Amino acid sequence: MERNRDSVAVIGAGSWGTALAMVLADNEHKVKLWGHNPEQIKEINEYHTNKKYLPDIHLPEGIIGFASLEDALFGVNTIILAVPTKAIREVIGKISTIRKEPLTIVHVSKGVEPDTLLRISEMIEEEMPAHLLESVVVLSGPSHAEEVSRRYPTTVTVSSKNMEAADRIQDLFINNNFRVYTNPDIVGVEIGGALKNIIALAAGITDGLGYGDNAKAALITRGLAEIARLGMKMGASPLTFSGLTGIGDLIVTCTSVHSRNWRAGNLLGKGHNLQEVLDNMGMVVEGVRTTKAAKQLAEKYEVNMPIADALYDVLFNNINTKDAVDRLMARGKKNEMEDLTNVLDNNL
Ligand SMILES: NC(=O)C1=CN([C@@H]2O[C@H](COP(=O)(O)OP(=O)(O)OC[C@H]3O[C@@H](n4cnc5c(N)ncnc54)[C@H](O)[C@@H]3O)[C@@H](O)[C@H]2O)C=CC1
Ligand SMILES: O=C(CO)COP(=O)(O)O
Repeated sequence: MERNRDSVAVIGAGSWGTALAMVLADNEHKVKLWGHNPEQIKEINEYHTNKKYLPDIHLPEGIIGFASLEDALFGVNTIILAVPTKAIREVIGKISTIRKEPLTIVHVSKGVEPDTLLRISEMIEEEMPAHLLESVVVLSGPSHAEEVSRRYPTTVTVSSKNMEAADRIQDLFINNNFRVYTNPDIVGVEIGGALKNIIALAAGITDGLGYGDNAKAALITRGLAEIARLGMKMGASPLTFSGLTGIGDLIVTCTSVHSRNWRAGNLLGKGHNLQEVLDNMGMVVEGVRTTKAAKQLAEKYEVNMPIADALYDVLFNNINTKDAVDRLMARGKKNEMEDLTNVLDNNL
């Protein structure tokens, strides 16, 4: 494919930022990878590795590490923001003080902010002065960094309020290992990506309890039903939940040992406590924070979200994991589609 060679800064040198920097370098873009740990940046530049986050992976030499945010931002018009959701306001705040020209920000984080209940693109719009923000694009979908960095076939979706910007980001990333679709439904794309982490925590728990595949299939499908109910009330298209950022990401996160959310849930199901689990993970487990937001969203939009509710009690009210599953199974009788069709009918 003929393509322009762009200069792009990836902000955040954890697993996902590094894997995406590799895709961009494979596409022959000039890639600046910024991280806040100078030792790690030295490792990237001297040895072309990032062993803590992607062991056994050799990074393309076209990726240049930067410990200075100012230097990383110099001469680029597009950044890929790949930090945990809890760091987004701080990092955007720093970028705003450095930057003088407008930027396109592609965010790849999966979460909803507790209390404000903002999606990530909304947080960026709130935090970044409007004259410095050209467009915000989200890139999401079933994509573990461990597999992308091995160049295994992967599909993702990009979305934006400005679909011309999304088209440009599709061109920036797409290659024969990394296939990029577009979808104009930014609410659905962001909500699907954020809330699948909760269901992955729950799937890890049932696996940790030794409950088998029936329970996991139940969580994936009933989890999707509750995500879709909420998403539609927030303005998303129901179709998005049948796509890569809906069922696609649910499948990959609930069934893969690469998922940090699944792994954290698995340890909880085996009887470890939350703090112990998070201390041992060494990487971000977004679903914990998003569970708080989901509980608040369910109340705000008056949506029934029993799985998110049970998970909230496990994480924050010390309810035993087995009791939480028993509670879900003992709920009153229902028509499988009733809540979903009620939301659909009310949205028409
Ligand atoms: N790892 C994956 O396969 C995927 C991750 N994501 C999303 O990408 C986002 C980032 O996740 P990962 O890269 O996997 O996390 P990670 O835990 O592997 O790396 C996070 C990086 O952010 C840095 N960081 C933390 N706080 C910071 C701060 N205040 N300022 C600057 N840097 C800071 C850490 O030092 C680390 O380098 C998350 O929202 C996650 O849901 C999305 C798709 C795939
Ligand atoms: O979002 C992901 C895959 O699409 C990564 O999931 P985890 O954050 O659970 O590892």
